[in-house]
Amino acid sequence: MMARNYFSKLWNQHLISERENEDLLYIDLHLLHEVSSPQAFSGLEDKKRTVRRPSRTVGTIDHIVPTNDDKDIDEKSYKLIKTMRDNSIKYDFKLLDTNSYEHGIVHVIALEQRLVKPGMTVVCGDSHTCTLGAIGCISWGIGTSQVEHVLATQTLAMQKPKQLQIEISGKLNKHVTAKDIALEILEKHGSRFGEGYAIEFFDQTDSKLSIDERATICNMGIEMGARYAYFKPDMTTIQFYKSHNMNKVRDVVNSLNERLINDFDQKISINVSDISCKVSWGTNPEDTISINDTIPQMTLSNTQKYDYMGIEPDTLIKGLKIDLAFIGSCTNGRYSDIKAAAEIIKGHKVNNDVTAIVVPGSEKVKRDCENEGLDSIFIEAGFEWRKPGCSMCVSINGDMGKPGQRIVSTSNRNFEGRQGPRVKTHLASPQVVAASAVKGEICNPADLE
Ligand SMILES: CC(C)[C@H](C(=O)O)[C@@H](O)C(=O)O
Ligand code: SF4
Repeated sequence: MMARNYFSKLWNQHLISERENEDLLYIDLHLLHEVSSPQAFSGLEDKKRTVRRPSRTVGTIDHIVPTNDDKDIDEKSYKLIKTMRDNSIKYDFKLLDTNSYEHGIVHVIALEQRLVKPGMTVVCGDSHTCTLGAIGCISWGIGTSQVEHVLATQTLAMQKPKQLQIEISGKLNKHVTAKDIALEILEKHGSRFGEGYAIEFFDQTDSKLSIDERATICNMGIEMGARYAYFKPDMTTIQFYKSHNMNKVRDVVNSLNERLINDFDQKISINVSDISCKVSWGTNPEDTISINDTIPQMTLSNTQKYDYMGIEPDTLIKGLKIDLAFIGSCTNGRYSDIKAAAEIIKGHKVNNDVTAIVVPGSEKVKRDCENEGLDSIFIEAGFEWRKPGCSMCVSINGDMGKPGQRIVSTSNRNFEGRQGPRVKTHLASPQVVAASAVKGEICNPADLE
């Protein structure tokens, strides 16, 4: 039978039974982190159940981990870490612990360790699980009670989402990145247009986006309102599995792409040749403008944002003084992101008034960067070179700004208080963050040349 589109085909392949409003799906891979899993395990214990498929369950510890050596872990954080360790022993699933070479932010390591493959269903108690759709699996974030359900049954009942395709075409200008594509989509269409949809990104760009770039875009699918985001797998995807059972992946990809009719409820297209570097100005990722533009007019309902962010309408965003620069997170903490930032930083110094930190997305990213000497470039410029983790993306581990400080950040959320109480966040690409760290103010990388 011809499937409506890629997503529907995968959904149908994992369908166990249909209920009135929901479909019961088989879950191929369940990823766990220390913050969203403890209650689920307690629930399991209360009900005297066990983990149904330990071999399809993998845990990590990323949100709470310190990223510098000298920081004491408080008791509450230590308890979360210990609970994860104890559970991995008790229920016999693999834990990519902090001392492991495979440790890192859950969404970064799942791609890097090739834990995810095209055609899989993947869940995790984390909203940015959509990141993994970069390689053509369907992956989505779930709540704690759903984590418990998947632990116990390896299945989940879900309502099938509607289908939206975003065609991405053209050729990116110098210094313009995948992050800018995601921010551009958010600026144009807002942060709710994806609600109730799975987003298929259709890569029609001239040189094809890399898996890292696709991951950055899928990562922000949830900021667009969509629980699911993915790229249909193609040659780029197959190549990503070179030396990871590539021939098998090729066969899977070929069969998944067979007999699709590409029918969607809605279609949008974006030509990336026209876009420039972007920066967010407000407290929602959709509050985004091009770096050379002025901050938009106030409306009756958004005056609070100007107040919180300490900004004036009709003034340039470029030139706003910053206190902190953060390069990291599951949006932009991969090797290619850090390398791109290093290229901007090389030969420059971080402004005296700025604290700048790089937090690699994983241990492997950190080592790969160090093997190439990228750490020295950052350290010589005045950046702090940290250990991997979520860090200042969500500030659960205590890495945060001081009240009133302004951060330019490669992460994905600029909500009030996200990077510390009263801290002002501007989302941008690694290149923009690097250039801004040097200038001490929001800066276009082109202006450093
Ligand atoms: C702590 C976790 C549950 C949360 C999420 O679901 O996304 C975090 O990763 C985030 O980015 O806000
Ligand atoms: S890096 Fe940020 S967005 Fe990603 S999982 Fe961690 S806290 Fe969530």
